[in-house]
Amino acid sequence: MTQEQPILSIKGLLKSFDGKSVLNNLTMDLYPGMVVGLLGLNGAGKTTLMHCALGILAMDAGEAHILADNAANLSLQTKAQIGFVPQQPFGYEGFTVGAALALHRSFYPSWDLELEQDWLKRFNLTSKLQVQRLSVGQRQSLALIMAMAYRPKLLLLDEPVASLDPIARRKFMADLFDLALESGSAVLFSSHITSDLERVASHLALIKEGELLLFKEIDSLREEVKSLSLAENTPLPASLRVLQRQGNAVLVDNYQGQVIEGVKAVTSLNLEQLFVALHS
Ligand SMILES: Nc1ncnc2c1ncn2[C@@H]1O[C@H](COP(=O)(O)OP(=O)(O)OP(=O)(O)O)[C@@H](O)[C@H]1O
Repeated sequence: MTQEQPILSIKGLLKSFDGKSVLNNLTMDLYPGMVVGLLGLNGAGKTTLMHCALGILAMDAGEAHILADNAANLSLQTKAQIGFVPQQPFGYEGFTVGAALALHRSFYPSWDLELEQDWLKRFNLTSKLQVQRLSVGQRQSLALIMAMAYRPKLLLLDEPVASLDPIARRKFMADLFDLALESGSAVLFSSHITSDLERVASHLALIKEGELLLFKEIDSLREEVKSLSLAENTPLPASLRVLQRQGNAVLVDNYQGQVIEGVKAVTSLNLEQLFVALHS
């Protein structure tokens, strides 16, 4: 999957607000076909990360590149390759859905009309609906169509499905993955719905206390991140990375199935359990 040129490359990102560090030396590369689920507590810095990556927010240190451009100075050409759905989609009051899409479409030569129509049907949206009368979930659906129908190379979605009903959410998440693979795009989406993330993401990025604690393929995560129950004073092999320790319960990464003396139990965790364990 990995090709030589990342679509999004973030290096050493530092960002503070009012002297309080939010992101601390964060480095991450997204390659074509990667669908990265971004997880973190409320206020962990997920939105901040996306805004810095897009050049909407200035970084205190570090840099981000999208395709060949520095995020601080994106060319129009590169901007046309980016889709972004913010947490609170906005705009197009006074328009019908059809008119809003027509205007939006006019900016993007690569707009895929068939994809647009297909997604309108999937989300039960019709052209004649007034944008200001749409429900929150319907607005979110419209914002997603607007961000995706031109098949951008980089798609950043800040809690894109929080207001969608479970049926729309499932359809959207499944399509998101297919679209990324088909179009060779990279996707970074934040969500608190760990089951969605587990189902469709190729990678997990987990931010804790300003650091990218985990950035890992979902399949490797299932195999290599385990909770170990230890006997007193059990030393762990140096190859294991300790993520969290609570008495004799240790959460580790890089577990390779080895038998370790003094380890009484090895437990697998789903993503929600892992998230809770990491923050307890
Ligand atoms: N413009 C700003 N000025 C001051 N503080 C800010 C600003 N933007 C964000 N913050 C702070 O930075 C921290 C990270 O916020 P951010 O919105 O990135 O978190 P998040 O992970 O997206 O949270 P959530 O899951 O609740 O959406 C929070 O403590 C927030 O209060």
